[in-house]
Amino acid sequence: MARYIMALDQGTTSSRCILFNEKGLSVGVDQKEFTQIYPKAGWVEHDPMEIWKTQYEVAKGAIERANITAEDIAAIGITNQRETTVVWDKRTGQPVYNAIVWQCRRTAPICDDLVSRGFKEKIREKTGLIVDAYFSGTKVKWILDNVEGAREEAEKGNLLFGNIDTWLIWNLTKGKVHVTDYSNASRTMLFNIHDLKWDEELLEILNIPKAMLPEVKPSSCVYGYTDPSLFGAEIPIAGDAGDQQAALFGQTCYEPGTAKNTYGTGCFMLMNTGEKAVESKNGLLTTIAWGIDGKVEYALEGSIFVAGAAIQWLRDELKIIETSPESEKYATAVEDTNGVYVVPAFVGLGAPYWDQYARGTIVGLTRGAKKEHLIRATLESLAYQTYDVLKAMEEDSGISLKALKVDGGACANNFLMQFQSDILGVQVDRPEVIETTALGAAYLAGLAVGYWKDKKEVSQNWAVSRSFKPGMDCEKREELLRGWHEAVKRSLGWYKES
Ligand SMILES: Nc1ncnc2c1ncn2[C@@H]1O[C@H](COP(=O)(O)OP(=O)(O)O)[C@@H](O)[C@H]1O
Ligand SMILES: O=P(O)(O)OC[C@H](O)CO
Repeated sequence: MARYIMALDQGTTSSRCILFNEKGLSVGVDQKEFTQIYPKAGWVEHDPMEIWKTQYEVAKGAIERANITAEDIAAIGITNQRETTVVWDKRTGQPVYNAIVWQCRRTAPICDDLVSRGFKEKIREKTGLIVDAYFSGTKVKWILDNVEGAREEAEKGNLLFGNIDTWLIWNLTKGKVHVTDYSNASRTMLFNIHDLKWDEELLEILNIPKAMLPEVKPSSCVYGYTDPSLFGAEIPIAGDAGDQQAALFGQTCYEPGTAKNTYGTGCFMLMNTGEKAVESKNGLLTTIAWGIDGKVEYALEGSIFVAGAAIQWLRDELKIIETSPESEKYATAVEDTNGVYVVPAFVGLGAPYWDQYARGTIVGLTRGAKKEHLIRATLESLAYQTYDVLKAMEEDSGISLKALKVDGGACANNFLMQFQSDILGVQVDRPEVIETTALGAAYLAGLAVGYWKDKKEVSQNWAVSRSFKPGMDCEKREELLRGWHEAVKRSLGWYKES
């Protein structure tokens, strides 16, 4: 009897594989960072072949580290950076262009055009999304319009589109399966989240041939089997969800009103709204959480584009820290930021501002500003951005959170978590397993093949490791937030104005 579930977690900066046992604990893990390609200011690309290669290598690496064989794996769950767009030739399996990453701003003018043609409300109603370069639809259009011969081949039916989940499943099955799940489809700006179909009208508006699109299925079902040449056995691929929805699932937020916040490259807060697609009045997205047990459930989402990526910026571009965890040591070496605010709007601002033209801004510098202040201000910016999103969510849902479940790489930072709790005035709960994205994908796969019985059984695996309680007085909090909102104002529209 197979004993483990494999989760393939294809994130924005690294490909990861984790093998889980029935308690939801990791028994083997492997991870590889891959190349970030920045061809122009505001453009971000990945090499789809490198993504596949690193993902395959870490899958083999995790099997080796856990000292098991493919026969010991009951199923594979896939979870992925969402929206990132790959178009490939189905005859050769070769991408026609690099993957255009969710953070890429190149299609902002296409979005402006959609808004000026009056499609904003229609798109919002059908897809739950705000017109923004973030989503896949305009990225597919850009590839068809700009890569020589691509539109012609797409019209002949030779090209396929997929987000990273679809691309991985295609490669894992050696070109046999072209599929996605409801949660990923809901991020394309091409999918009607109410009637659960690719939307003919939106496809026409963006001039995208329907034949390119994958079949859309629930998030927990058998999509196909790995080609035996890859791992030496056919393993069922049985779970698929966008990484933020997978984290919501891994945090066992199954009841309407429960929420989580993931601190990875970006930061994403999702609240389960059950079978109801709640429309936001405060700049949040309405998205599909997952399809499981014969129904689809929805979530409200606050998407913050740059979170952990700002810490990587301190490390890789400014070179003022050597590792991301080191940021904590510098942040706690000073009492405050000395009046410095960092707004990491490197790729514009997402929720709740939705400004494609905002850019990174540092304000409040004085002669006494030290690198420690800058590092602390960068970490604090993650918490402030989360504050803005939580307020929007509370207004939209009418629910005041008692505690916020957190996960993702940067939630390991104790300074950040304490500051987060202080700024929100809400308890922050960090679970024992912070790899909840991978865990959620594993749960979805395991449930599909009967490895776990039901959601109730997996819920028992969730346990808190540390709670952070708010300790800041209200006046101080208000003062800090006032400064933050002034700083945000100064970042808005910068790219257009300059
Ligand atoms: N201790 C830490 N303090 C602050 N940021 C951290 C810490 N550890 C990791 N990070 C940040 O978290 C991110 C990695 O988290 P992860 O969940 O793996 O992201 P992703 O899935 O988006 O690749 C990186 O951007 C990194 O800078
Ligand atoms: O790579 P992550 O984990 O920051 O997630 C990226 C999101 O899916 C983008 O929508």
